[in-house]
Amino acid sequence: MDAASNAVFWQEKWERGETGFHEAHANPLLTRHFGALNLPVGARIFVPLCGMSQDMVWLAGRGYRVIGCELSEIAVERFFSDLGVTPDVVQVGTLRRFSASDICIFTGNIFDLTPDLLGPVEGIYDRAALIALPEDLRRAYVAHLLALTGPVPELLVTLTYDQSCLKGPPFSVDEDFVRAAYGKVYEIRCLQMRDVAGGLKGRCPASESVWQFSPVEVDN
Ligand SMILES: C[S@@+](CC[C@H](N)C(=O)[O-])C[C@H]1O[C@@H](n2cnc3c(N)ncnc32)[C@H](O)[C@@H]1O
Repeated sequence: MDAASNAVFWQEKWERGETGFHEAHANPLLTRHFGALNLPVGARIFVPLCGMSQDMVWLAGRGYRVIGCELSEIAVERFFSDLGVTPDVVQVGTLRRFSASDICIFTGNIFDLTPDLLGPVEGIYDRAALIALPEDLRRAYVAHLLALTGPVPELLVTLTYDQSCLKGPPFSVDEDFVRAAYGKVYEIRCLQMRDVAGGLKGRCPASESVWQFSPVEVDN
């Protein structure tokens, strides 16, 4: 699947309301492990491919400034409407920036987001972003993410299962991929692995892993 087909795929998912990945409450792996990143209150946290995730509300509630990026305007409008706030909306290049309180979401394709638009961030939280993308786009996403933020502390949630059992998304992303994609710039630690109760979509056994990325110290 190329970038254009991926964008159409996700836009149609939101139009049809096929959002089974959305969770009503903050993800327990986030709430249990985000503290491991040791980021100070007020730090700017990037949440790529954020959907209308309640994880952003949880992060903002802990005093972080949240910057999301999401393709679907339906998702972003619903996110702010559920919060009961009216965001300021500004056109920035091909993207639109929705912001209210300590949450700002760029609406549009993440590949159109630039380091200047995003600004400096001190941390990344990726749940169901890396695993939302097919392998070729996933590699491009990792390169783009690193170009956007540089190596900053990250919490990543992945899913592993037998890819022949289901077509995806979500795609299976294993430890080898994570280490090959990020291992040059990060020390990588698996904080927790757990079985997905009832299997993925009730059809095949799957496990979820939470990874802590710490920037590799560079000696001068
Ligand atoms: C599986 S959902 C996960 C959403 C959110 N992280 C969560 O935990 O609920 C993946 C999201 O990525 C968005 N997406 C896919 N490709 C994108 C792209 N190229 N740029 C921005 N968002 C994208 C989709 O619209 C969808 O909302």
